[in-house]
Amino acid sequence: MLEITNLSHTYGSGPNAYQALGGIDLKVAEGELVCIVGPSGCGKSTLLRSIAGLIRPSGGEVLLNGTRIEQTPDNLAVVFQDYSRSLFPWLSVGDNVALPLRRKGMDKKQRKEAAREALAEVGLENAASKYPWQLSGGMQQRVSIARALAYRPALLLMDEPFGSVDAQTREDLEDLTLRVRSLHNMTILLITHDIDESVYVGDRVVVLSKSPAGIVGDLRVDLPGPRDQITTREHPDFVHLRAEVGRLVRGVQEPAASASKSPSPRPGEDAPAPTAADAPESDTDDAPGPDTDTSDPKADTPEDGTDTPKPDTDTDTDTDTDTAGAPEDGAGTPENGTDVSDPEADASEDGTDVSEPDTDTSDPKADTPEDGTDTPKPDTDTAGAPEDGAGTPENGTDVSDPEADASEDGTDVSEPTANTPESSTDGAPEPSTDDAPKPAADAPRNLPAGTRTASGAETDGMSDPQAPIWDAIGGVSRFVALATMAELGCADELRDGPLSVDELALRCGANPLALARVFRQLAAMGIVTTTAPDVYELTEAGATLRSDVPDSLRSAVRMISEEGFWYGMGRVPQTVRTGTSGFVERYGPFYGYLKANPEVGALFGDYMVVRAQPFVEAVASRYDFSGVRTLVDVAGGKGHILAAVLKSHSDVSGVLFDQDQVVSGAKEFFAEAGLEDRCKFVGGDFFTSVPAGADAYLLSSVIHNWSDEDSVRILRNVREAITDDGRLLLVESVVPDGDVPHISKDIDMRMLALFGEGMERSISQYVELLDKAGFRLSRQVELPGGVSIVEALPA
Ligand SMILES: Nc1ncnc2c1ncn2[C@@H]1O[C@H](COP(=O)(O)OP(=O)(O)OP(=O)(O)O)[C@@H](O)[C@H]1O
Ligand SMILES: C[S@@+](CC[C@H](N)C(=O)[O-])C[C@H]1O[C@@H](n2cnc3c(N)ncnc32)[C@H](O)[C@@H]1O
Repeated sequence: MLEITNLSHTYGSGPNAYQALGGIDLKVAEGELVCIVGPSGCGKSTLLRSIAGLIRPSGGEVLLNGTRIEQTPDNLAVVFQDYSRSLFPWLSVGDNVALPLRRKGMDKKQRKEAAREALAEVGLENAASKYPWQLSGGMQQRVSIARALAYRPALLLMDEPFGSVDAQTREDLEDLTLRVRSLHNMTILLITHDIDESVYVGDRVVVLSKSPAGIVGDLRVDLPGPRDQITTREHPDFVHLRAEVGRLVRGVQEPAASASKSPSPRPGEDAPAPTAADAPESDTDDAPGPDTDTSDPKADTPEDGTDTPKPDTDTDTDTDTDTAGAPEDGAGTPENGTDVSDPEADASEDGTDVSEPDTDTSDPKADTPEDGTDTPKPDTDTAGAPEDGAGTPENGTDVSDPEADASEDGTDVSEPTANTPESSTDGAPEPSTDDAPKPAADAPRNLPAGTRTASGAETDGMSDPQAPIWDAIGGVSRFVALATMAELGCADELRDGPLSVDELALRCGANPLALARVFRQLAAMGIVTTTAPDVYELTEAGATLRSDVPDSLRSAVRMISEEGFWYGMGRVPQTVRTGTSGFVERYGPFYGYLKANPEVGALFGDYMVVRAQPFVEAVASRYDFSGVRTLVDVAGGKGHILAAVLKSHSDVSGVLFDQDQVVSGAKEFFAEAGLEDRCKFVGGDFFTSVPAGADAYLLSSVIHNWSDEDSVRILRNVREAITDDGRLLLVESVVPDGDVPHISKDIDMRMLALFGEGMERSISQYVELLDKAGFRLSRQVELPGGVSIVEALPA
């Protein structure tokens, strides 16, 4: 039925020519299910596109039932990996399935009935009136399969059809494919990365070599039927075949211990013993080639219009002459070749930056970093007697470091195995699959001088005095890996379970080889773990980087690695020389930079919310707000602290004051919390004035942005506005005395970088500032996270 003869294809021409297919001969009989496997980038999709008539191959021919394929034949359907781009979001599920049937001359009633039947076959009998975006990924892929089924194509092509769904759904869909295939005796050509899957569903497994792709194996799968996920996979023939396919994919001639296990082989880089076929291209050997389709799938259409309501109906006119099973008009449809290899629409659904950390959620991190016990108590004499249970004493042990979790300083991250100084890392790409930090005793011998072990103990060449230096240097590398993960949204893609680096690279728009290195580092840091060679899943720590979890740390990592921010940090030596922030010299004042770059401003707003999580509830619960009638949150950002206070003190009303553009973005936050009626929103400039007449003013992380002079200006404006019996509450990370590590010292480096004269202050420095502004310190209430409420009264 399908006959492929000497099929070759070269992309581009001249020096840029790239031969993807190298002369393929393949026959598929009627009713067969043939799986094509091969290393990533070997040409599987190119083969499929040639069969589907989506590209015109450079040489050879493809015959379908004796007819040469020149363009997409009518009796062919395609199911793509990326269901979210192959279904029309503006058509109901039933209409999506029915749409191609118009090509068959069926009337509307017949189409509807055929769609209903097909949906029932895939277990979606009740979904016809829903829209694709109302269904889970697995259900959407069922719809794609139903659409193909309804069409009854002579040949069904499936390109990584289950690559975008979780493991359980994947198994269900594999079984569904087997079921419908035997029901309709369909001929199916299925492309997959997954060796196990190819053996499980295939009657034959055809193995392609690396580009230019040629067939290096064609194995018949004779497994007792009916197949099922447990017993079939345990069957000795299955195990044998899987190993055989694994060896062929890797180009390994001898049994390799791990070959039979890998569900997702990586390209040549994994191959322990490259064969002659792998040999020629030396260092470019593993490169996936000039893969214009996969190099940056996001670049073209991140959202791909999937949300665009299009007033289309079932009745629009046929425009295309091509595919059957796929939607027809080319608007983001599979058959217009550019979509074929682009699985990226997934990335758009993760809502990347927009997660709104939940201020209601009590913060598990609050008690975590335990440095508080070492922190000397701030000047209690100036702080006044702790007056109530909410005051100082019981909180002392909570003085912890919330931002250590954000990993920007790396100091809390346990030192990974073979975390070598940069000078020696390059030469030591350990193919180890065990990413758990190993005890020092397990550390490889003969390490280069300066190499550190998991525990940070020295090997030859490193002495104890160097340890903090190497630790800080390594911290930058670890942070960069984290920043990459956060920027690319990898944690979101890993949300549903483990993925191979190749798959992840495709979804995140990354170079797989570069991403693999980043993931090796992340695994060593405990952010992900390896479940199979080059397959990773999130650890509990890694999951905090997902955009959709409460208190997601993704925005924190992205903010700290944001271009201007990062530049400023890099200019600290210069800032220290001149006393002027290198950031300000280049970008102007920080808040002007945020205003001019709203996307960074939004990121910063999110960051301020998550970094306050360790203490935000405690502001409301540990400080005694009794007697307070109106609380003005001066420069309150999104108002998350004010919201927390309003929530737990129903007799307090609030005023959120910040710059106009910030305040307007905060209203929604209060509306969501049902607090908008209890809060006023005022935009303005605190150097001019702040809303007058309230009896409590809260300034959280505000004064630390400014020089003494500017701080006094702001505080004087508060003094002007406050009632005589009012109180001023500064929420700041107060620098403790002594050489102890403290979050305030980390934050202070950032203040230095971004503001120059903005700084973290000791309690006596606050006393001085307050005095100049007409206030006197009344007490200090310590909160979790190394933060305090510094309370002052009008003097
Ligand atoms: N339009 C194109 N222009 C230039 N080169 C291309 C183009 N499409 C694919 N290639 C290259 O041809 C080779 C085969 O690509 P193809 O997408 O067919 O591989 P694949 O086996 O399907 O990959 P994967 O398993 O990663 O999906 C790759 O090296 C790719 O970079
Ligand atoms: C570090 S953030 C603190 C936000 C919030 N208080 C918190 O603790 O999360 C400082 C805030 O000061 C605001 N701000 C900066 N300059 C301002 C000005 N001139 N007038 C009013 N607000 C200003 C910023 O918009 C920002 O929201």
